[in-house]
Formats: sequence, C-alpha cells, structure tokens
Amino acid sequence: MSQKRSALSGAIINNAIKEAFLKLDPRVMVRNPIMFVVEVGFVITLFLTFVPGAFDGNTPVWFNLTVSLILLVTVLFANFAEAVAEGRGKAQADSLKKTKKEILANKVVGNVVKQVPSTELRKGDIVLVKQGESIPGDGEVIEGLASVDESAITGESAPVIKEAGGDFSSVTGGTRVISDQIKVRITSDPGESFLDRMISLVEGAKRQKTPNEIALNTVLTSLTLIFLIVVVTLPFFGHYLNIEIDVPVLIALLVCLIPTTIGGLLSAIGIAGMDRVTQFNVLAMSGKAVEAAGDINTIILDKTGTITYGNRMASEFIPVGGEKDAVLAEWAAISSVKDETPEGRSVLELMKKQVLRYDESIASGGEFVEFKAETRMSGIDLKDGRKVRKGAVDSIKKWVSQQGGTVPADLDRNSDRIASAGGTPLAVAVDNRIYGLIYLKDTVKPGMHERFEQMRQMGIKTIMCTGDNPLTAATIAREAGVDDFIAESKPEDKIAVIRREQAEGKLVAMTGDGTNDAPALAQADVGIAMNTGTVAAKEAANMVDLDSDPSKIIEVVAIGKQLLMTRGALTTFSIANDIAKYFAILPAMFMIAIPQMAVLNIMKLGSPMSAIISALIFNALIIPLLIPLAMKGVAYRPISSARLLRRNLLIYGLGGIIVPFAGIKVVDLVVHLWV
Ligand SMILES: Nc1ncnc2c1ncn2[C@@H]1O[C@H](COP(=O)(O)OP(=O)(O)OP(=O)(O)O)[C@@H](O)[C@H]1O
Ligand SMILES: [K+]
Ligand SMILES: [Mg+2]
Repeated sequence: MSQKRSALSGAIINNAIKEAFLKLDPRVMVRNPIMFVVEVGFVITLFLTFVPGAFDGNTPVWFNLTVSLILLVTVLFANFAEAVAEGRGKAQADSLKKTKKEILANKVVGNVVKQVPSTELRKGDIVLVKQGESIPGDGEVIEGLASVDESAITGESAPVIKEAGGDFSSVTGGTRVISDQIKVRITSDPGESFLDRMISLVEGAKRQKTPNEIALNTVLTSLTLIFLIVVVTLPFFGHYLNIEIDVPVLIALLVCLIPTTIGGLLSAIGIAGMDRVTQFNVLAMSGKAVEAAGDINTIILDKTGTITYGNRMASEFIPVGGEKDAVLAEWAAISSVKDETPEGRSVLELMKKQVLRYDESIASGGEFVEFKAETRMSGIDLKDGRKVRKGAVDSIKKWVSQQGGTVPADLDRNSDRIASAGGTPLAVAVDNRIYGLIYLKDTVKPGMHERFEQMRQMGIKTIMCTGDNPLTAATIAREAGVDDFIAESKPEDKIAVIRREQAEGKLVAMTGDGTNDAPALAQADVGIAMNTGTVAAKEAANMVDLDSDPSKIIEVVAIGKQLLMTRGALTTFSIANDIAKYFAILPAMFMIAIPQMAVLNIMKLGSPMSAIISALIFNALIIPLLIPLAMKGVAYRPISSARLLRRNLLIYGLGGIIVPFAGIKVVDLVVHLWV
C-alpha cells in the first residue's frame, strides 16, 4: 500500500465536511453520549432562540442564538475529526476495491479446465493461473513455481517467488502471475478473502470499539452524567438563594464541564492509530491487537531472519577426523541435492564457487529426507542403502552414535569455533561416520543493539528463540543485545515460553511465518504473521506484515504505545481544560444574578455573557486544534511508563489548565468588542 500513501488531500477534507453534517443524525450521535449531550443542548438553545420565554428565561435572543450556534459548531468539529480520521482509510479502500474486479478463473475439474467467474470459486477449488493472469482468489500453490507481482496489495514492486510446499506457498487473490504458471488450491470462500478483509479493515466498516476505548468511554459518560445531575439540580439551590439561573447559561456550564475535547477526539485517535499501523504496511485484524501491542511486556523473536539477515550461507567446508576436503564437500552436496531450503541451496552454490565437483548419479533414485525443525537434519537415503545426513551438530552426533559410530575428537573444537563466531555449524555424516562441518554464516542486522536498548528502556523484555545450538545462540544474543535466549528450541517451545510469560501476567508479542508457528502466533497476545508466510500462520495471527519484515514488531509496539499515550494525554488535557473553563464560567453565572460576585472574576473577563461565550468558543475550537495531534499521535520516547506518566501529566495536565486560561482570555478580548 505504500505507493498509495496519501496525506490529507483536499478530497478527504471536503468529504469529511459533508460527513460532519451527516453524522448530526441523532441515531448516529447517540453512540457518543458526550457529544450527544452537546447536540441536545444545541436543540434546546435553538428552541429558546425562537421561544425565548419558554422557561421563564431572561437571556436575550441573540445570546441564545449564539450559544446554540457555538454548540452546533462544537458537534460538527467532533464529527469532522472522526470523518477526517476515517477518510484516509476510505480512500485506501477505494483503490483496493479496484484490485478486486471480477475475472475469469481457469478452474480445474478432473482433467478439464473450465472458465468460471472468480466470484464462484469456493474453498477447495483448484485453479490454474498462467503468465499475465490475475490470481482469482486466496490460496496455496500446490504445483509449480511462479513469480508474482503483489504490488496491488503490498505496494512492493519487486516480484516474489511463490512455489508449492514450504513457507512461500500462499498467494493472495488480486495479485498477478508475471512468469510461469501455478496450480492453486483456493482457501477462502467469496467475501472472506484477504482483500475483502483488508478493504473492510481500512474502511473501518467493521471497526469495533476496543475494550480500552469502551472502558474510557464508560468513565467519560459517567462523568458526563454526574455533571448533568449537578447542573440540573443547580437551579433548585439557586432558587432558595433567590438566584435565577437561565437555561442557556446552565447548558453552557454543562458543555464546558463535560469532557467534550476527548469525547470529540476519542474515536479519531483510535482510527488514526489503526491507520498508522496500516500506513506502515501492517494489517491489524482489530484495534484491540494494536492496543495490546502498546501494552506488551515481552517480545519473542526468531534469530534467523529477524535478528540476523537470515540468508545463512555455506561459506566453508571444514573436514574433521582427518577426512579429505573434497570428500566432505561431495557428501555435503549429495545431502543437499534436493534440499530446497536456502541453507541447502547455498551448499551447492559453495561447491560451484570452489569449483568442486560431485557425482550426481550417487543421489539418483535416492529418497529425499526433508529438513524438519524437529529432527534438525536433512539428507537422502541412497539406493544402495547408505544414509547421508547433514544437520545440527548435536543431532548428527546422536544419530551417528545410534548406529554405533564414534565422534571425531576435533569435531567439537571446530564447531565451537564456528558457533562462537555467531555462525551455524552443520555436521555432515554418512551412516556412522562424520566427515566434517559446513560453516553457515549469518550476520546480525545493523542497528539491532540500539533497538533492543530502546525496548529495555520501555520496560520490554526481549527473548530470542532459535533452533540453533546454545553457543551460536549466545554469541548472536550478545551481539544483538537481547535480554534472554532459548537455544535448540523446537516450535512447541515457543508456545511454552509464551505460556510461561503469560502465566506471570505478561502480554506477549511474537512474529512468525511457518505453519508450525501458527499455534504460537495464536497463543501470543500480539501475533504478527509475514505476508510471505503460510495461510495457517496468517490466519492464526492478529496482524499481517505485508512487507514480511519480522523486525517490524518493534515499530508496531511503538505505534501501539503511542496510541495509548495519545489517548491518555488528550484525556488528561481534556479534563484539566474543563477545570479551567469552570473557573471562567462559574463567576460569570453568578454575576448575572449578583453583581457583587464580580470579585470572583479572577480572569478579568469583559462581561458575564462575554465570559460564557468565550469559554464555549474555546471549548469548540480546541477540538479542531487538536485534530493534528490526535491523528499524528503524541511524540513518543522510549522511556519507562512511570517516567512517561509523570512527563505527560506535567505537559498535558498542567498545560491543560494553563492553555484555556490564556485561550479564553484572548477570545474574550475579541468577543468583548461586541458583547
Ligand atoms: N537445510 C537444513 N538441513 C539440515 N539442517 C539444517 C537445515 N537448516 C537448518 N538446519 C539445522 O537445524 C537447526 C534448526 O533450524 P531452524 O530453521 O528450525 O531454526 P533456526 O532457523 O536456527 O532458528 P530460528 O529461525 O528460530 O532463529 C539449525 O540451527 C541448523 O543447525
Ligand atoms: K468541555
Ligand atoms: Mg528458521
């Protein structure tokens, strides 16, 4: 989506203005109780503009009309804030919808290929997609290999290779095959595709309030109710004191007291937070996931591909036990002829680079043994009965001993040397004999140390999980600066770590892409699947990273934190604001009845009516003034939550009290020219 990244265009603003009026519909407004109260206030004061004496009031018609109009504008500003936040997503949804045109699919039925509209495809159908054609639905490649242009979805123009089997088999409907052809098994029914979900996500059609948002809304609504009771009962007390307080003045007081600033911006903050994640090319399946990201205590990271570049490349053959270089290389190659993992392919590439040859016929007719994270080995069972394996040193040692073999004395020394340099040693064996090691090199991505340092300052613990041996793991962990690591971990160990952390009451995030990551992704509070990953991983996760950059988890956490902070900061600001407005309006209210109360006019505002109008104008203006902050989020610094809280209380709490005094005073200077 990156190429469609749009700033706030004129079209979005124009549309938001229209939306602001449409949202005045009371059936819509009532969902936001705070602003609904303001709307009711608008209706009552408008009524009093036409029937000024209705409640025995003395306020002049122009005053009633002015209050009424300011209240209308206040509601419009709040609606506008929400509409602007929604606007960007809607624009994105529109361009995605263009991707989702109906096309003809080549459905494979038995031995024949039938052309059917893509909308008629169901889960389990098999389709053939040829060069130049669009993939008609989400699915898994079951045959063939093709390069696919996914730019419509990811915004990334470089084509990606999709092939059957393994972790790069999932394809997304709406993307285009640019070379070769593939057979795809459809994995989603109409209306439930990735693109459909993406559209409704960015459009906010299915936006549900998050638990945090609901909780805050409840508090703010209760506060509104309390102020409503206070204000409604005020005239009765006034009556005993022989002070008549007019209805428009009461309404003005109420609107100033209730938290309209946050009430007007709350949903915009939530939408903008989701949008920031989307702009970042991460699809969050719910706002809840984004918020959870902001509260994360522990992040589980993969070593290979997340902390390191992950292109573990064979860089050296190291024979042990007096074996010959060329013999080791030959067995290493034979164990890799059918190993399609990057590691396996790199062994053959190293052979080419070193101009070494091997007898391919030895492998022919053999039975390939695929690499599995459980066994940590791969290889081939030859026709003549010999078994060739390469794999984690520890696993190979065990495998060889089981067949009565012995471990050469210099194996450990050499493998430790590789591991302590951060590399991965793979041992190569045939039956009960170990020939030597393959040195797989990998490098820690630059900047990792700083990132983990930031995480630490935010109070987040980082745990690196790797299938690699403890020595390699320790070296990389130290180099990258993670807090903890787990070596020789199998996929189920990831779940165990997540459960252990969760049992301590912590929120855990993790990234993954493989089918075997799916359970852990589901177990984690925030699971981010790579878009290149398998369908299972994407379905289990609550976020999908379209760029498939696992280290992005760090930024997602930062965005989540920023969302929570923005909401907290603006709530503090809003409530502090209301306190200031109270002091502006209360003296004015009594001054209308008892001129001696003028001593209370500490702000030296022009006149009681000017004071009330100024407070209301400020109350309305602060909403659009804060829209940019609500959309952009408050500035984020990686410091501990306690320090953050103190800092924000100072800025937004104290600021929230001071700003309105100054603001109302300035507005009053202008308003008093007329009033
Ligand atoms: N193609 C392969 N053939 C044989 N052994 C392999 C192959 N790829 C990896 N191994 C061995 O298996 C171990 C586990 O690999 P796996 O990919 O599960 O974990 P990892 O990539 O090291 O860890 P992570 O990706 O979680 O950081 C590796 O450390 C290596 O020793
Ligand atoms: K208010
Ligand atoms: Mg791996």
